[in-house]
Amino acid sequence: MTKYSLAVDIGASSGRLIIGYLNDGKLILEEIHRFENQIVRKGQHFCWEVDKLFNEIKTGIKKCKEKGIKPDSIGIDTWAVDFVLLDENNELLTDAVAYRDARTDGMMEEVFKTISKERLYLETGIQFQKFNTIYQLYSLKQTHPEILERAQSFLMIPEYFNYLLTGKKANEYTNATSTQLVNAFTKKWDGSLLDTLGINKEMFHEIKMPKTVLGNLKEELVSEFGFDMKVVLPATHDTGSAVISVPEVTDTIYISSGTWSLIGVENHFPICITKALDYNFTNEGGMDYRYRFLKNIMGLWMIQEVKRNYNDQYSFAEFVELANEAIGFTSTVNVDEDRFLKPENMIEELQKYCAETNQTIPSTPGEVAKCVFDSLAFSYQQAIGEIEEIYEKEFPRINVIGGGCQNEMLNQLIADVTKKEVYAGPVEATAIGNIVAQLMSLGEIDDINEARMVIKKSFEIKKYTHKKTYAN
Ligand SMILES: Nc1ncnc2c1ncn2[C@@H]1O[C@H](COP(=O)(O)OP(=O)(O)OP(=O)(O)O)[C@@H](O)[C@H]1O
Ligand SMILES: C[C@H](O)[C@H](O)[C@@H](O)C(=O)CO
Ligand SMILES: [Mg+2]
Repeated sequence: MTKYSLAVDIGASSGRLIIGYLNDGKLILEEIHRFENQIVRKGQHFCWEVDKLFNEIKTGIKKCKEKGIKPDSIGIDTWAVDFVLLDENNELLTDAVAYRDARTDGMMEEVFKTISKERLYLETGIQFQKFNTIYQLYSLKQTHPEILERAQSFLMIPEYFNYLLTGKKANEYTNATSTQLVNAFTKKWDGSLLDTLGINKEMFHEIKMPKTVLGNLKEELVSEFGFDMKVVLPATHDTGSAVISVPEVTDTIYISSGTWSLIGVENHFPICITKALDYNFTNEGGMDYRYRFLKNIMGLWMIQEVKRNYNDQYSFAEFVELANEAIGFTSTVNVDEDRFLKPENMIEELQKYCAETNQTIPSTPGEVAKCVFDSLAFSYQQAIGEIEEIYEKEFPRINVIGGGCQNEMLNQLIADVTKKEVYAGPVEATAIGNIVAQLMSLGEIDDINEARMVIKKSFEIKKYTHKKTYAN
């Protein structure tokens, strides 16, 4: 009897519900529902519209029924670090504030007054991003201690949606590690760190692993949807699910390319050495206690903002065409500067940077797009050099996964600047990783190795090799 699993994959720019099932040894996907996602201003903060997102999830589940599909399981993954707090009545204590909000400005430095950067890295192995959950909670402690005192439950975004579906509360390992509050060696919430920071450790729940069956739908939802299904924990951190979909991880550097570019290697041990700290790499948790040794690079957020600045006049595919027509334009920026995290206007910020660095200022949509793509490619090249320095070995292969792997120009740029083989695909890597975790939980797939063999057989992977030499 064929088992159907429904992946809910919500990224920072878009969400999708995709059904997956095995047929003749291949994984078949059927997209059920897709919707836009964005942060919105609510009062003083930038927030996620979690009510709207949950309604989109319910809309997608109902579309399954309309198509005659009753999934056996559902699994939810989203972006990392963000969370909600529930009170004693399981009511939201605050809005779901987004990681790009300014509330964490300066908070990292405040935390370092209590615990050194070096000790924090040694204990957690997590990269220093100003918006990590640890700094969001520390900000709350400074500005609204009463909220933290009332909080009975800490749930990250996927876990909150799981709670709305099942009434059950649990924290999931891959996403919990992104908070910088999980000990890299015990793989549990770091109680002594939480005590040191004066954060109430009672609100955190038991950390459960990917493939765990959390429970079934609440009765009122079974009535609403007309069917029940198991709610399974995939790797609920979207990049944790995406990395599962890398068909060949040996000697491969992956780039999970979407709003962010997450560039790294799969490990079975954490690397918390000084060089990894200095280069700001992270050891986020993976399925079966693997580690995702990676670095956040600003990513296609930059072209998403450029697209918005041009009032969505051009599609992403059209920006690639326009950039190809600006082939002579060579100005680049350091994409990882905080100025690009949430500028008022990305185009103007790029132009200001080029003016400040005495480079030709991009003026046409093609020049702006080429500046973004070239800058990302050079940033990837630098991160790859850092990885090879830490590993003291060369990696022959790069695998770009996620929506960004559809950017053929960027794929070729990566091959050109790194002189390595670049493989592009699968596009819906996150949803695929989510689905195979569910199918493992349902007994349809044995383990991650079998999953990767199925994925390799099921999806087109394009190859790019070095064609043109670029000087940076
Ligand atoms: N046809 C296309 N040509 C070129 N680039 C594309 C195309 N379609 C999508 N993209 C790129 O993929 C990006 C979106 O990737 P993806 O859908 O993986 O992101 P997401 O899941 O919404 O966000 P997150 O990274 O937070 O998960 C877009 O920002 C765009 O740059
Ligand atoms: C905010 C996080 O850095 C972000 O979610 C990143 O971890 C990611 O996975 C983006 O898809
Ligand atoms: Mg995504």
